[in-house]
Amino acid sequence: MAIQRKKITVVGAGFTGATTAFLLGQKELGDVVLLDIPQLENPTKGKALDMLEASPVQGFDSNIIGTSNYEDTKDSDVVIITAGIARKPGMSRDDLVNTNAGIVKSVCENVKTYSPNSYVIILSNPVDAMTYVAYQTLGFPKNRVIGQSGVLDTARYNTFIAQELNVSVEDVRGVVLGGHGDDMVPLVRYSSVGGIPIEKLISKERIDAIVQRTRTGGGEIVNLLGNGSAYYAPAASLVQMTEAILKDKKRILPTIALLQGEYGYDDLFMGVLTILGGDGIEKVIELELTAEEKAAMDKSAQSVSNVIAVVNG
Ligand SMILES: NC(=O)C1=CN([C@@H]2O[C@H](COP(=O)(O)OP(=O)(O)OC[C@H]3O[C@@H](n4cnc5c(N)ncnc54)[C@H](O)[C@@H]3O)[C@@H](O)[C@H]2O)C=CC1
Ligand SMILES: O=C([O-])CC(=O)C(=O)O
Repeated sequence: MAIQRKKITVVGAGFTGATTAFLLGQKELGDVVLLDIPQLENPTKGKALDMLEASPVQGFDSNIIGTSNYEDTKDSDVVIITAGIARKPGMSRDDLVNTNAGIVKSVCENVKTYSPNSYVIILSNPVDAMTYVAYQTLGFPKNRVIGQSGVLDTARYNTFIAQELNVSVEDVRGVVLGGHGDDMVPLVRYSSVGGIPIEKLISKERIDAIVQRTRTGGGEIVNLLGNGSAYYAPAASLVQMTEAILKDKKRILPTIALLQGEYGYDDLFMGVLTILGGDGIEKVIELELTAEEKAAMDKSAQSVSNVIAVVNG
């Protein structure tokens, strides 16, 4: 039988979804189906066609189509969910919970019907709780329901560390765990540059400032944009996760995973280090934490639980 290209569906053709679709195409990770609501079918088709018409110039052979019909997404290998509303200045991610829970639920009902064997990556905010909603609705095993927060939060942290030291971002290895909110947990003790712990290179005062800027990194962009939230770095993060799965890379990446006893949490979705490969979340890596680090994780876990409680109404 001929080898077939992989199929990737991106639900939500707004800022993050469209940017993700274009990056996926450029990387030739598979053929891309970009889906939005029926009222936006023509603009969605237009965006996809515009991307496809860049392919001869950029030299990629992925097909990219736009649609509002889930038939076109049938048997996707990976489904990325970016559908939902984004926050504006003055709002927290948690303010989106009621609207986006309904949207993510309806999207997942379709994903379950049309791509029952897919690996599903959720971006919609508040993303820890939306990953829980997706898991409940899909009924898929936990390794196939994956939330995106940590790759982005770590990318921000690594950017600020590289800027501070004036070194290549490629040599920075930060670790950020916890929920995707302002009490996320950058783990300074596990963060290094070229193998050197950052605590040996940067003063405590400057590290504290970098940690704080990382925690509010999403809000910094929201305030600058004025009418929406970040999309280039979030899209790049989704693409890295998709690549880890489709190429079975077994990357060690922070993802939102279902915790069942790890770090002492039961049935909670939150950001932790995982091995991401051909079978989705293949393993949750449990780091040894100091009492102070664990207290920070507990605080973040409590915030996530509070939002999940709203979903459970
Ligand atoms: N987890 C993370 O790290 C990040 C999460 N986000 C979140 O991702 C979501 C999307 O952000 P943007 O793309 O900037 O927003 P956007 O407003 O540009 O795009 C969202 C799209 O979803 C579509 N949509 C709404 N309901 C739908 C449905 N039932 N089926 C299909 N499509 C539907 C809308 O029509 C719109 O085109 C937001 O909730 C945002 O907060 C954004 C960046 C990072
Ligand atoms: O800040 C937001 O609302 C979008 C997001 O999650 C991020 O950029 O980290």
